[in-house]
Amino acid sequence: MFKALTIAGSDSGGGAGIQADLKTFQELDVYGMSAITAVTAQNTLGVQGVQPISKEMIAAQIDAVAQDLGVDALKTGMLFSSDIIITVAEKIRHYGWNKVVVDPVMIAKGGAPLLQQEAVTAVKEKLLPYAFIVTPNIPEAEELTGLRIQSEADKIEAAKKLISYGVKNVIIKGGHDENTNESIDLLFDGKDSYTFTSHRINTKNTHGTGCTFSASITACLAKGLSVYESVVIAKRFITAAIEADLELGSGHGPTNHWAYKRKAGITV
Ligand SMILES: Nc1ncnc2c1ncn2[C@@H]1O[C@H](COP(=O)(O)OP(=O)(O)O)[C@@H](O)[C@H]1O
Ligand SMILES: Cc1ncc(COP(=O)(O)O)c(N)n1
Repeated sequence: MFKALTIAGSDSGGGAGIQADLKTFQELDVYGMSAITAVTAQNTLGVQGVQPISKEMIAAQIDAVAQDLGVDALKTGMLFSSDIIITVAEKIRHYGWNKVVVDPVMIAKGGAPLLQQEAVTAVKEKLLPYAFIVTPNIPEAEELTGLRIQSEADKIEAAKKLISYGVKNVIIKGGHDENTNESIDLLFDGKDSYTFTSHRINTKNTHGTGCTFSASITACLAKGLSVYESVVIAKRFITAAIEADLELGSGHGPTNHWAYKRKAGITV
């Protein structure tokens, strides 16, 4: 039995955040647990409200899981404020967890801020030193490094800068690069870089792609796969989920978390 923890925000619409993470863990046969950092009132049209959870309650959720159930790997998603980031980083240090996936969630697809601007420094200085892998999209990588990313060489430069903050591995996701008909994710392990390419799927239903991708990596790390192997599976998982996207709601719909398993011919 492999166990994964997500420390992230709740998306009432079920496509992103904690809900996407738990669905993904389940589909990859990993037992999922959660520590909720903020509750959002959210649907495919946007974010209608955000209520952060107190840092004491976040710490209590993490302790509850750590002291009884155990954690093989964890991911962080929406962390909202510097206070929450510092609380989570302190717990990661305290429990000595090292399979830590940091998805530096900043802005929802509809444009709503999920991280306060003044908290970007805390991500860099307090959280990234504990990250085994960080999974920014292009705008997040630009914000964290101050670099412009327009080419593969730029992605490598940005990844090197992120490594200098103490991260072990970086994957810069290509979902936002709409100048190509491919979606290219670049993994850098501090020495070598690898690209993972899929055709660009023409859909507006990409709500929660980043959460789902980083949750897949977390589930695979929990099972003992290498970072490279984990990204291979995560890319297959997210591509299948976007290809079989769900026409739900009238805005940016969710991806299909059961598509990967169905594609593999596994039906219940
Ligand atoms: N239209 C698309 N077609 C194929 N893959 C996509 C598409 N949009 C995003 N992806 C993939 O989904 C994952 C998440 O990427 P991205 O959308 O950049 O992250 P985020 O949700 O954090 O903005 C990456 O593996 C990326 O390549
Ligand atoms: C609670 C929560 N967490 C994260 C996201 C980002 O979603 P995406 O994966 O599409 O960037 C979101 N919209 N809501």
